Amino acid sequence: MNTQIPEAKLNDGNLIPVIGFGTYKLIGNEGAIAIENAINNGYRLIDSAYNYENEGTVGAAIRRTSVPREELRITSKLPGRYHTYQDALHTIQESLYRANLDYYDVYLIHWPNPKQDQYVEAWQALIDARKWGLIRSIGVSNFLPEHLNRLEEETGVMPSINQVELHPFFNQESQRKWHEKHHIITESWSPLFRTSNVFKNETIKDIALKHNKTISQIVLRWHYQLGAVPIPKSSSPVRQLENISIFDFSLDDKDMTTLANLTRPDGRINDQDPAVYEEF
Ligand SMILES: NC(=O)C1=CN([C@@H]2O[C@H](COP(=O)(O)OP(=O)(O)OC[C@H]3O[C@@H](n4cnc5c(N)ncnc54)[C@H](OP(=O)(O)O)[C@@H]3O)[C@@H](O)[C@H]2O)C=CC1
Ligand SMILES: O=C(O)C(=O)[C@@H](O)[C@H](O)C(=O)CO
Repeated sequence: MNTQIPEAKLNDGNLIPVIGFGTYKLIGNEGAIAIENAINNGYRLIDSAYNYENEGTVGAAIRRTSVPREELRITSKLPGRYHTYQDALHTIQESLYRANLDYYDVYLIHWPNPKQDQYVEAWQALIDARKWGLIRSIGVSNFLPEHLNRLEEETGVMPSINQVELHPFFNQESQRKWHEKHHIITESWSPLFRTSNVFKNETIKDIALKHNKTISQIVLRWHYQLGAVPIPKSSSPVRQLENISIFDFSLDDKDMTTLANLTRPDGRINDQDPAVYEEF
């Protein structure tokens, strides 16, 4: 099995693997074991968030593996309740203390919360934290083009990454095109649709049979060929390995179109539209 993971270059020159590991709901000792297994299975990009209450768990997993810190790309995210400049700086420091890290490779603003309207202030804090060495690359999550444009207009700095909901039932075609034009890497959250629906889909099953791959491998390869960086979560070492074993086959144009055509306007998992949804 070939699990060598290629890398993508961010607009700040830093590199990240083209597939990462999601950690939502992975907490405590069980979570640390799952994350340690993921690292030992070859994952190097690890996603977490202040709001997942698992930055400490991620830190424990890092300390348990023998993989050197500099080979890892650790991400966390700033919650909506800490968008003022001073709160954001304190939260970044708290995230570091919780994980027992000197720096995050990637730090994202978790949601724009447009009604609250403090995300530009939060962005300025991320820019300064990067200057001071607390963060290597800065980005956002769930930002729409209007929010991204405002960041650039008001600070002169465009994010390196935007992590958005992306799976075959919500393929984010226009948002991805916009990112490409502005040199932003798209990361896909809930790349496997989180629930079991994706694993029951007959169209994806047919493509999996054709390539002699699993449904999960077909969906994750689809993300890779779109140019997006998926961050699948799995508590199982077997499924973790299955999910990164996607670099020894290709989907053809027809497969890509068939998968993209599964998208529907109401395809979001929890109807979290960043234009109106606010998370604190
Ligand atoms: N920025 C944001 O707003 C958001 C970010 N995220 C991030 O994205 C990550 C991934 O999304 P998430 O919502 O966890 O959902 P995923 O789409 O990664 O799906 C995870 C589910 O799929 C199962 N699964 C994983 N691999 C396989 C497989 N090969 N075969 C069968 N089942 C499988 C897992 O079960 P099991 O564990 O038993 O294998 C789990 O139930 C999160 O963990 C988080 O880090 C998520 C939501 C929002
Ligand atoms: O998991 C995350 O990163 C979130 O932002 C949550 O909103 C998640 O999408 C969720 O559905 C919580 O119920």
